[in-house]
Amino acid sequence: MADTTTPPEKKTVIVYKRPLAPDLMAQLEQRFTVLDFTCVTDLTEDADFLEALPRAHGLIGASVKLDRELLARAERLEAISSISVGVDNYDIAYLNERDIVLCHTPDVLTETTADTAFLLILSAARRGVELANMVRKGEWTESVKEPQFGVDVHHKTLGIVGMGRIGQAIGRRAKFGFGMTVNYHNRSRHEIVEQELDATWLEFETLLERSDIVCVTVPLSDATRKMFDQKAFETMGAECIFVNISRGGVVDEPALIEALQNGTIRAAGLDVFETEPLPADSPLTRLDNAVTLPHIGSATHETRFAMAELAVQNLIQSLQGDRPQAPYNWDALDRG
Ligand SMILES: NC(=O)c1ccc[n+]([C@@H]2O[C@H](COP(=O)([O-])OP(=O)(O)OC[C@H]3O[C@@H](n4cnc5c(N)ncnc54)[C@H](O)[C@@H]3O)[C@@H](O)[C@H]2O)c1
Ligand SMILES: O=C(O)[C@H](O)CO
Repeated sequence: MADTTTPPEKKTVIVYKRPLAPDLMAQLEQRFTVLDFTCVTDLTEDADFLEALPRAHGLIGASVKLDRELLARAERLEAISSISVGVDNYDIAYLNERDIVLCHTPDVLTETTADTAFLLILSAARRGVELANMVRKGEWTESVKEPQFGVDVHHKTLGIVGMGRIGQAIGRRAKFGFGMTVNYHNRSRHEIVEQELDATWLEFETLLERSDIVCVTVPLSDATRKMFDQKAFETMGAECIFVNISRGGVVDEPALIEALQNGTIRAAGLDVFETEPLPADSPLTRLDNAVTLPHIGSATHETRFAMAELAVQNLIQSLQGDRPQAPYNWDALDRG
């Protein structure tokens, strides 16, 4: 007898902002109806995206603030798969209320992001960008003299704020690659890390006082928002280099600009900003002692592919009703 049962309707997935490699896209298309919004710049204002949201069971992408108001339109939403480890773009309390699983991409980007931290540390300390620009502009007319010298990184004291996955990877580079002394501030102490890196946990202010270089790797949250303010920069002092690989929101940006302009701190290496892309008229784009990167912490071919691959797996598993490989809020959900 012919099978007259209708096959179950395919779930709908929206891919936004981050284009996926063809084989990853194919994995989604085999299972779901896929709506591709990766070419839309201003997603939250896009009429087609807003119209598609109520049909979506899953969202996969990054770099867009998905707030409560926007998500309320997505009545059928079961899972969000963020192609990032940071989850500050999502209203997690609201996702928990609605039993929507949020997945992210920890671990696969840790080493690359730690490399980027060292790119910033070295560039800021050795004035790499400023002096390279001098060469490019044809201004290298005599040998570099003392006013243009940088400062050493090796054997200095590094203060890591947020000794998580990335903080630890930065600490290993510092300790074993550069012979640095590593101190850290974190919500909780990590005794194994303390042994491995011979690192000391310090109160936030003490850490700032004792550091030649401060590197921030905390997530953005209510507790960390603007934790680097005028007082923090004053505590770091005139020789200190400040490196931010976390989120722009952890810094009071006008206070940082003032600290760089006044010599309250020596220099900054920044991958992240309060507003991204960094507005062209920001003083940070013009200060010689600010090295500014366009949020490329994880932006290598290998790592961005690994992140996308994990995010696709996370989404497939979530929409199949399985526990995904890297859920962020699993314990807060009914199925957790
Ligand atoms: N620039 C980039 O491209 C890039 C790339 C990856 C990650 N990041 C950022 O780095 C963050 C960290 O990533 P991770 O994988 O290391 O996360 P993680 O969770 O492993 O580490 C974060 C650490 O910060 C600590 N912490 C949290 N709140 C704190 C507070 N108020 N005071 C002190 N310590 C606190 C946590 O205890 C944890 O040890 C991400 O959330 C993201 O925002 C940026
Ligand atoms: O949180 C993250 O993963 C980065 O900021 C984006 O790669």
